[in-house]
Amino acid sequence: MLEQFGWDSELQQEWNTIKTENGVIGRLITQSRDWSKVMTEKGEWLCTLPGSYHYAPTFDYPAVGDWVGVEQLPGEERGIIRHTIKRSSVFKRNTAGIETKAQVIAANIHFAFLVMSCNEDFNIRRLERYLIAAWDSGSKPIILLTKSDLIDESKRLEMEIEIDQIAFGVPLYFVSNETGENIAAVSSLLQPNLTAALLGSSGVGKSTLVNSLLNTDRMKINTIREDDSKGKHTTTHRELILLPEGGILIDTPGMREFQLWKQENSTGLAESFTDVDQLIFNCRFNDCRHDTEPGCAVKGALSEGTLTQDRYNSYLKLQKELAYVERKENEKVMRQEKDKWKSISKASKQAYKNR
Ligand SMILES: Nc1nc2c(ncn2[C@@H]2O[C@H](COP(=O)(O)OP(=O)(O)OP(=O)(O)O)[C@@H](O)[C@H]2O)c(=O)[nH]1
Ligand SMILES: [Zn+2]
Repeated sequence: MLEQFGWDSELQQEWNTIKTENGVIGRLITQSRDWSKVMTEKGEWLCTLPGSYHYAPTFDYPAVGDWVGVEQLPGEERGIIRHTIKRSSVFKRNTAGIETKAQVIAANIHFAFLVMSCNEDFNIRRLERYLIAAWDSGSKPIILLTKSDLIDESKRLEMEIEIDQIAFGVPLYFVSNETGENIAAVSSLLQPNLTAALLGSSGVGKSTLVNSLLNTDRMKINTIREDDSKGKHTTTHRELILLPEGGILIDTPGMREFQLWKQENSTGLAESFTDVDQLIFNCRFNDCRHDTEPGCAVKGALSEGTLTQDRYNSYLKLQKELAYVERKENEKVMRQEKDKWKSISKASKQAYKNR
């Protein structure tokens, strides 16, 4: 049954190496603050993290799309999550706040559907941002421009050209839930066992698109009323949805702000800005700061107009943002190292005293 949710022999092999006697595997389909819904081989279970997790995490904090190892509570259709299986891809962002912190939006996805609406939400600079995160996630980006019924032919052409200049070779679909434009085309991308996540701002039409793809009223099928851990009734929707044709779709909550997270060995910036990257490569000096150096290809392209100042500014801004996250992460690691040594030295001093 889990094959429907994308389970395969590779995952099985991975699971075999960590599986415990009463461990059950499943895919995380809905998450709230206190619990997760996991589709296991024995059915859909409500799961929680071990109490010790919050001060001593031993595995990746599970997110929607993750494959998790669950320990069944004796005699109950509930469990404790004990493992997260290594992810094949992961789409992250930086939670906007004082502290830099990665938030996993979706795990184990093949396609990152970058959803933007054709009207007021359309913002090329934001799209650049999403593209970096998509390339870094290890999934394939696909741009969906929703509410295409709201724009005319000339506006459409204009947008197409604009996107073509920043998203080289990334497939682009104008879609409409009103006219049904390209719903079938998007649906046909979602072959059985492939997972896609809908990523974008609030209100761009993600949930309506899910309905169109399901070709039915999703709320009827997928809304589940249930008791949460405090016995209160809450209505939640499934975030990971099986489509009638066999594809798997993750609907993510609309993101108000989208700040980048820097993955290890991140190549997202270079992949999203191959134009700038190529220019930098062509500068005469390896350490060119693209300022006053002779033979600077970036400056050259800017003055010729083959690289727009907006695009270059955006590159610099995103580069700075990524560098900031990296610096904060390094500081955090250093602080943790220091704390570790502090507690070791304290413990050894104590041991010496107690001799
Ligand atoms: N004109 C037009 N309106 C649409 C289309 N698709 C969705 N809408 C409208 O856009 C609004 C937002 O749609 P939702 O599907 O709730 O948007 P969402 O992206 O899921 O929003 P969040 O749940 O906040 O992330 C609703 O009023 C929809 O009726 C479309 O193709 N054309
Ligand atoms: Zn240069």
